[in-house]
Amino acid sequence: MADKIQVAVRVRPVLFQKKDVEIHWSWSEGVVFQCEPGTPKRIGNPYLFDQVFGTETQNYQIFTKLVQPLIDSAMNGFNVTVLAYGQTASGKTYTMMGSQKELGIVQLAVDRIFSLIEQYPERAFLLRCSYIEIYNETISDLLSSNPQKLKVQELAEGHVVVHNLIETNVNTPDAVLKLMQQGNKQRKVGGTSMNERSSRSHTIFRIIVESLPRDEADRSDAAVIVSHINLVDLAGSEKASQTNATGDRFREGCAINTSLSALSLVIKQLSEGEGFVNFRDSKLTHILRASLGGNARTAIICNVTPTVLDETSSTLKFACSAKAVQNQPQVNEVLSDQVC
Ligand SMILES: Nc1ncnc2c1ncn2[C@@H]1O[C@H](COP(=O)(O)OP(=O)(O)OP(=O)(O)O)[C@@H](O)[C@H]1O
Repeated sequence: MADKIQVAVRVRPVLFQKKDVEIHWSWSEGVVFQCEPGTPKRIGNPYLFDQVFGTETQNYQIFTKLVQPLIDSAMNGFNVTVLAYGQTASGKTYTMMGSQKELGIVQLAVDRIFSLIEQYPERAFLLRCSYIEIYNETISDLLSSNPQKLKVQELAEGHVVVHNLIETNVNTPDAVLKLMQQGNKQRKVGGTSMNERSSRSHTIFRIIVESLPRDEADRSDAAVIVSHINLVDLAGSEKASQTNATGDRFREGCAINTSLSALSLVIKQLSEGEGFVNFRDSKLTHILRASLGGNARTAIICNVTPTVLDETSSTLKFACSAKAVQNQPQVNEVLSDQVC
């Protein structure tokens, strides 16, 4: 089954209204366009998307419209990936992790998974979580108390594993959220002049859902459906001239920009139907290989800041390429004695 990557744009509110702040972008349903600063006059061609979420939008609205249908399909055996993309301080972590005021996509997804489990009493479920961090092109385990450098390997075309990653069984929403919070404490975060809590790494919070009919639970040949839900909070692209980064912050910024360029290249190659795709150019694209043009249903939330011209323009161009990428999701079913 071919399934296009779903792409949504989320426009972050202007946080501190300064007199000299210029708004460069305007938006309405499904459309974003550049405008003459301070006026509604359009410049250039509009960018069209599946969904455009304006500055008033709350996380639960994005969840309901874009993410919930994917989570529902994960319960039927489809792999799902939700990715937050955008320049530094555009609102990716706010979208995925939420704030004190509102829940983020991760928690909303977890709540939905557990409410769906209650709706299928005839099936037995097993849930496991892992939490991957990619920092300066090194993969580590945010659930480990002694994180080591982990290796990624492609076992078969498109089937990529991270070796020695901890997968923790969970059976309540609270248990999942505690794990996530435990991992978040270890995540590399640092202050820049664009964002006082800037994520310096990419993270993939993964929930693996396995289920089988309860009355077949003891059989070795029972059909088990298995799906991977990847909730990805990327680090944001940044210009050293804007973040004033030096030393470690500067080096992190370079690694972030390099891996995001690799992601853009992969998206471009997939959208143009190129035969060879450079998945192995970065750990991020290697790990996410199945989510990009492969066996997964994928949504990308492209976060933008309306007061920024160049980076918003490049995020929108990335988003346009991503819209053209076709995935090939399929139900993942294995026999119970083959579950690993
Ligand atoms: N929709 C929103 N409503 C209110 N505040 C927001 C919203 N989106 C982002 N913010 C605020 O903007 C600031 C930057 O957001 P956030 O840290 O999520 O950006 P980011 O894209 O994850 O940045 P980085 O790539 O540097 O980690 C934070 O103070 C956050 O609370």
